Amino acid sequence: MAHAWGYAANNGPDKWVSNFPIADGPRQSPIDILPGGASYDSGLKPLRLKYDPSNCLEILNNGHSFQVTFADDSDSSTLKEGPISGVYRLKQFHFHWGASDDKGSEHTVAGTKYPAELHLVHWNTKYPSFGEAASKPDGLAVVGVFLKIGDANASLQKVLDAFNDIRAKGKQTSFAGFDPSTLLPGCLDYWTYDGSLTTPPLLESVTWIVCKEPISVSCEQMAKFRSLLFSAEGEPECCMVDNYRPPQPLKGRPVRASFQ
Ligand SMILES: Cc1cc(C)[n+](CCc2c[nH]cn2)c(C)c1
Ligand SMILES: [Zn+2]
Repeated sequence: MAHAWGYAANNGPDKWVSNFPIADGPRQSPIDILPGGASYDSGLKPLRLKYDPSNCLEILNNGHSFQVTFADDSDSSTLKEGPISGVYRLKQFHFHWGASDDKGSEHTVAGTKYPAELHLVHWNTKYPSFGEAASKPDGLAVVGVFLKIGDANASLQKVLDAFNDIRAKGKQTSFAGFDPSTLLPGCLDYWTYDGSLTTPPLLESVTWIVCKEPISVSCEQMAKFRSLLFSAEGEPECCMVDNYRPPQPLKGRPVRASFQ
């Protein structure tokens, strides 16, 4: 692929395998979660999430999504317990969304697509850095949260209010004092399975933790997501929409549920 990967017909998910053969690997993400096919595991602990808003640094448009990045030089924003062992530090969160409200999530639930999906990316502190951890089978833990059309989400609005400064690819701006736990659903019941990054390099290093309960987002807020651009300043404008990979083959992997 002469040009970089993206989500268009000429460089999208169906084309990634040519530069990233792991795209056809044994533990690719996302997946379609079949609640009837998940097995309740009473050994799974509740998620233990502790986030310090003072670790929140900046918000940036990376040309594939936007992400909010956190200082990860201490254990002040961490994920513990749940299906993982040890301490994982929050590195960033970002979203995937559609061009319309009938699609946009990466994981699906019995074929149901949500208009968007939040990913909170954490790395295992048994490794020296995020970059090191990203290449290890137990290196990353991503908490996925579905967004469902409903009332406007006041916490999400704080993130959307920063969009005017990051409309184009490569733009970033400081973003301080945001508490990502305000984006979590009230109930933290989850499904978990072994998977991968959902964008190139598609590394098979992610313990996925997908929350059963969605958070709300209004139609107007979804329109704001779609006001971002894949393109950089000075390039022909290309709306940032449909930045999701479709579900991949389960290939015999177990999916466990933390709830009955
Ligand atoms: C080293 C590394 C590289 C990339 C593109 N990502 C983002 C890929 C991604 C987005 N949503 C799920 N996986 C992560 C999390 C780590
Ligand atoms: Zn993601």
